[in-house]
Amino acid sequence: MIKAGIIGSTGYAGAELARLLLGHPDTEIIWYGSRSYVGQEYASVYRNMFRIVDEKCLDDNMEELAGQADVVFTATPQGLCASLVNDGILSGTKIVDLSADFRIKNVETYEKWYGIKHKSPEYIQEAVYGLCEINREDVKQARLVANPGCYTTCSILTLYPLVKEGLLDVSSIIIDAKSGTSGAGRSAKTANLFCEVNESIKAYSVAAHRHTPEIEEQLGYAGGQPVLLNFTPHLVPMNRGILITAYAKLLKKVSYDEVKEVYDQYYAKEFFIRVLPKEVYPETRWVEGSNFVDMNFKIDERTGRIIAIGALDNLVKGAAGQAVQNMNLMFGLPENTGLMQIPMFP
Ligand SMILES: NC(=O)C1=CN([C@@H]2O[C@H](COP(=O)(O)OP(=O)(O)OC[C@H]3O[C@@H](n4cnc5c(N)ncnc54)[C@H](OP(=O)(O)O)[C@@H]3O)[C@@H](O)[C@H]2O)C=CC1
Ligand SMILES: CC(=O)N[C@@H](CCC(=O)OP(=O)(O)O)C(=O)O
Repeated sequence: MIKAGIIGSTGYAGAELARLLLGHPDTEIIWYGSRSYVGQEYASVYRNMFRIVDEKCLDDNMEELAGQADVVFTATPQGLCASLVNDGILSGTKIVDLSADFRIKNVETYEKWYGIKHKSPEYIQEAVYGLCEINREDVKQARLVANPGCYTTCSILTLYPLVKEGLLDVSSIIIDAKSGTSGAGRSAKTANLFCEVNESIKAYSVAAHRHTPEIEEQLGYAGGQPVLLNFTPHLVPMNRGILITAYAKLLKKVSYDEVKEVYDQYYAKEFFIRVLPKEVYPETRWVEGSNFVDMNFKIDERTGRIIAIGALDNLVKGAAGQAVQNMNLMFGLPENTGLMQIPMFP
């Protein structure tokens, strides 16, 4: 059995990790980490765990945890994992960090967009960007994985084949994204109260969202040239789900069949990526609770643009599911172990 510890188990991403790991045949959770609920029963924080989890929350003592766990998930705010990691810890355990601390390779870019000083830049190069479908072989060897987040996973995977095959003018990409409110985490914020969110949709962090440089960096690697794009997130009144609609100029005239072949070349064998039938477009409800990413595209002959659309569950493929997928790769397990949840509906 893989012994797993979760630092930040009382947040939304941590709670989803607990749910997935409890159903995983090869894992045992040995540490429900918390900052505010130390000593309290985990099931008193999340009542869905009543008679499923008997353990109490423990503190975020990474040193002690690293001596006991085979893998530690850090589902904590930006900056925390970077402040905890060191050689001793990494020689004792593997880390999957759900925050952004090790996702961006350029430390100045991280510090500028996140507004915090990076506490352990020496591990940035070593960290593997855990987008499993793209970096699978590197993840298998990693001891520190930077688990990509919800908007970025959806945006990068949806556009990756098009950028990789040089089909797009990469200076023309616009990504319009929507997220359910669980994407903002569990801690109390006025902007996330029911009356502030319900019956309304709003754009936020316009031309300033911290996921912009991450998407640009990863698509830049795919295309072999710098990518500069617009990314506009919107908050929508639903619990879970990310939907991205991306627009870009095509560099040459291509048909539906040609583009579909490109997507198939990359994703036909990917268990978690579902390229939908022609003219069927992703909906968040068809991926909810699962680790699937649904996507599709349409060529707009009139404007010479392609419109690519992707959807995933922000807490599963956008966070905890992808973290478990990474863990499976790091421990030599089949990638979909414990991740066979069928999307729930309604
Ligand atoms: N929500 C989402 O859809 C996604 C989240 N992520 C990432 O996952 C991470 C967690 O996000 P999310 O679950 O939404 O956030 P939440 O606000 O819901 O949870 C944060 C968690 O971190 C713990 N925590 C907060 N501050 C500290 C601290 N100083 N020391 C130790 N633990 C602390 C909290 O503990 P306590 O409750 O005990 O105070 C809580 O368990 C973030 O980095 C986020 O970017 C990534 C992809 C998607
Ligand atoms: C709706 C909402 O507020 N979403 C969060 C992003 C989700 C998240 O936690 O970010 P990471 O993917 O970087 O981990 C935001 O926009 O900041």
